[in-house]
Amino acid sequence: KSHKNLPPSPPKLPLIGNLHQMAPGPHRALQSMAQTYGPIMLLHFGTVPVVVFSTVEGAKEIMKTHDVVFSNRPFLDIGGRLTYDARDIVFASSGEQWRQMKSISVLHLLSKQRVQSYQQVREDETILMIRTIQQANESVINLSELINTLTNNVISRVALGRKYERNEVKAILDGIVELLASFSVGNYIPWLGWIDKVRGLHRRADELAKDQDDFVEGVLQEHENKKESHVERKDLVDILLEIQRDNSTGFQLERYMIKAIIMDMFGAGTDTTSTTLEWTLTELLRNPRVMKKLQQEAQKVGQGRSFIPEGDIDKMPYLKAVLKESLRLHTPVPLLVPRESTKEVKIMGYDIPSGTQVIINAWAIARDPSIWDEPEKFKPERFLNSPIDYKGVHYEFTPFGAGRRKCPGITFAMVVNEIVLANLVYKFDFGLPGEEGLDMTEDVGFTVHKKLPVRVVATPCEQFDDCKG
Ligand code: HEM
Repeated sequence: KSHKNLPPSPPKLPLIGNLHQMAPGPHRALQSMAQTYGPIMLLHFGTVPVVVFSTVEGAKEIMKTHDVVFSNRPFLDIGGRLTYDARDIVFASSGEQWRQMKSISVLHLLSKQRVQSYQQVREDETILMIRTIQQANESVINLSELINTLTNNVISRVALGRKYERNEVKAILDGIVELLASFSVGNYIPWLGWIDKVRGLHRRADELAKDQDDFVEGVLQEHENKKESHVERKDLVDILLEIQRDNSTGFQLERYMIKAIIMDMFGAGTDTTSTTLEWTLTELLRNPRVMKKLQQEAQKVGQGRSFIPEGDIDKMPYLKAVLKESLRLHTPVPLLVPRESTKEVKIMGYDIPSGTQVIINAWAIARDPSIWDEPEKFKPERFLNSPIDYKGVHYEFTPFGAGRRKCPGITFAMVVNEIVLANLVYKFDFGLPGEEGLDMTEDVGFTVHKKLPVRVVATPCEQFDDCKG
């Protein structure tokens, strides 16, 4: 028994703690538990104590007031095996190495100027996708798959310099996503970690880590062997190798670190971006009024040209509001990435011991009726003439996190989302095939996807009066 004032806890079962209460998906389950136990709860995932925050005040305490204390990550066994023992950026604990690697990603790889320099890549890939849709000739298309291929291709060309024919990266990524979504007993009941071994989880993770390493090693060698004169535009691997060679940051960037950073870009950047577009299009199909208003904005800006270029996106405030509303209602990573306290602190009257895992239910906060008017409705208008954005200073809306651990890929992700969405609604009108309804079921994993892909019939816009604005 301690004399600490710990947050309220729901009853738990021996051994598994509260894990059995996580259906139908942890973000939804935790939201409804918070209605009974309050905005700060102490849960037990197996034997691991986890404090869950579900209000804007709590989010601000963790990601602003006590950001330094909570900028550590817990070690997750499977995630660690896939990221050079958690020595990447996403899963790394908050030491000097993480700080240096994060700073390289923010200043050299994902800065605004760097992201801008890849405009052509995004435009090319968007045009390619439009052509594929046109060629389908109004037959049913799987839009989810097309979008996922596009985001994968964009990151591939930006990070590695080219697309890979046999789509090796995608096979590896699919394996990683599947593995991260599978439940690891060892993460929560450490002394039962052997169960993961018996289930073959360790073997699969180690095999995948090897495939991943072989693949990135091949990419690095290809870059080291290429003739400088053939370099059209520097990709992220070129930049990282240059930083390593010149030691320009004063930090010894090891080879495995370059590999870990590159795989983070894929792991953290592909699925999250395509999920955003998937839900956005789903909401547009469910809300014809919003779709029409967005198409009218696109027609006004496009002015009959064959494509809306990136330079014109700033003339589309409604498009930006639609994407924000989609990130609010369908926060792609609803519980952000878990953090861990590095010393004991008092938050909102409760003691949070050192080494406690912390989860912020950003999804629940973004649907809190005390903050948002009609929170369950898809109303992009709420973001028009509002200063609220996703850059990590408005704690009621943090789809990319905030503070030191904030996502460094915000600009990268949003310019892809914007150019793709603008041109999809500019070029096509979308309808559901035949008798198929719109399914909203979520598939819960690290990111929350649609369980079923978005299948639509795309009619070229010229044939629709509404589309002409
Ligand atoms: C819509 C797309 C995206 C969403 C919703 C998203 C969301 C997030 C979230 C919630 C976190 C954790 C933040 C926290 O702990 O407070 C994160 C971290 C991260 N994201 Fe993103 N992300 C997206 C796109 C990207 C892209 C495109 C990249 C890179 C190309 C990227 C790279 C990273 C990295 C490296 C981290 C780890 C940061 C750290 O631990 O210090 N993300 N992201």
